[in-house]
Amino acid sequence: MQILDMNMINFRNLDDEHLEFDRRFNLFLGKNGQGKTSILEAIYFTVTGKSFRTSKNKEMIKYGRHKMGAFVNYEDRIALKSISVKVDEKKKRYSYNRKPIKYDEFLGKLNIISFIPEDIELIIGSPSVRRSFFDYEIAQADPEYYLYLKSVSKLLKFRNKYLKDRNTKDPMFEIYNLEFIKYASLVVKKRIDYIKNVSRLLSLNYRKLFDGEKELTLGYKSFLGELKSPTLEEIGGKIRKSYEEVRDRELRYGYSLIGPQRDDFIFLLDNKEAKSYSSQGEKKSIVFALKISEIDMIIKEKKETPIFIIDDISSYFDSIRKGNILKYFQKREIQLFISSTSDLEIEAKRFHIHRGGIDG
Ligand SMILES: Nc1ncnc2c1ncn2[C@@H]1O[C@H](COP(=O)(O)OP(=O)(O)OP(=O)(O)O)[C@@H](O)[C@H]1O
Repeated sequence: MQILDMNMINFRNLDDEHLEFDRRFNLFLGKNGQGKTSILEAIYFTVTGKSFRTSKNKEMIKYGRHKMGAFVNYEDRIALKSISVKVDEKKKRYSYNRKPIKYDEFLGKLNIISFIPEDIELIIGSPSVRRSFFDYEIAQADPEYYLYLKSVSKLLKFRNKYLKDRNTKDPMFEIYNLEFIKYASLVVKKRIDYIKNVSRLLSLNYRKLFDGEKELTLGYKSFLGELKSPTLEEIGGKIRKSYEEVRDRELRYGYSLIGPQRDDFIFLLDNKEAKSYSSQGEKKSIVFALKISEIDMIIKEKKETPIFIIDDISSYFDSIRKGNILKYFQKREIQLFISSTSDLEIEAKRFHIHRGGIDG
């Protein structure tokens, strides 16, 4: 997949622009605070409907304005297509080939992977950071997963309401419970399969790009404990059993104590938890290797090459790691959007950013 051009209006500090991109490398150059991250964010936002640095839409709207929007033309294996996202203070609107669509349909139309300095949170942050990341990544390759997640979160709310009201004798509670177990099992199964596949790639990519000596693995810390390769039925059985075990405690506390909303994921470098034992440089490299592995996961599932974004490569990686990363992309047919405070030794379309103005 390749983004051919983009129009944006009222996006952060950026001037309203029409930008035409290179099918391979696009480099955004500028001093700090000029708008490099904002342009990458605008691209990411148009493709995903989300920002990679805020969950508040309002923050992306230019100061003093009430609406913003961006539109891209892109090409996949099949045809030339377009998508857009518009935001006002209340609502987000999505379109595909100029027709309005819902988020469920918009998700995964175009695939993108971003790497930004804040991604280190995937290692050092709370489980919810990792859950959101993997949930999004699984869903962009497999939209069914997003529907399962939506059902789990809706049923969890119902379940919690009954527990809070101490109303678990109501027959509806059992009905919600059974539905919850069904969708929770589907989510757990998809997570197991996804993590198994991505872990294999992660280990290979880490060795290839950063350190041939060390073994990197990714594990899934399910709320159900150790899981090898269970069937859907076995997962359902385990969840039912776990609920029986916590039934009295759940009633006492008044909310759900177990479920996929409690899952976590763990990175191990040479069998030691990266969060506690790895160096800063290793943590950054682990995250980067993970993002690279996402590329192959998307190619496998969607038969399309995703777009890749790297923010602030110069201040984040030393020259050896930076060189390895650029070499990696030179060898692959991937459209790359990259920002840097200093020029890089790559053949690319260069955009110079100064106070929100883009010259390219
Ligand atoms: N909603 C907004 N409206 C207008 N300007 C904004 C908005 N949000 C942020 N800004 C400003 O946009 C400017 C550009 O920020 P951005 O993070 O894109 O810079 P950058 O070039 O990536 O800098 P750095 O290299 O320091 O990360 C900042 O000065 C910021 O204060």
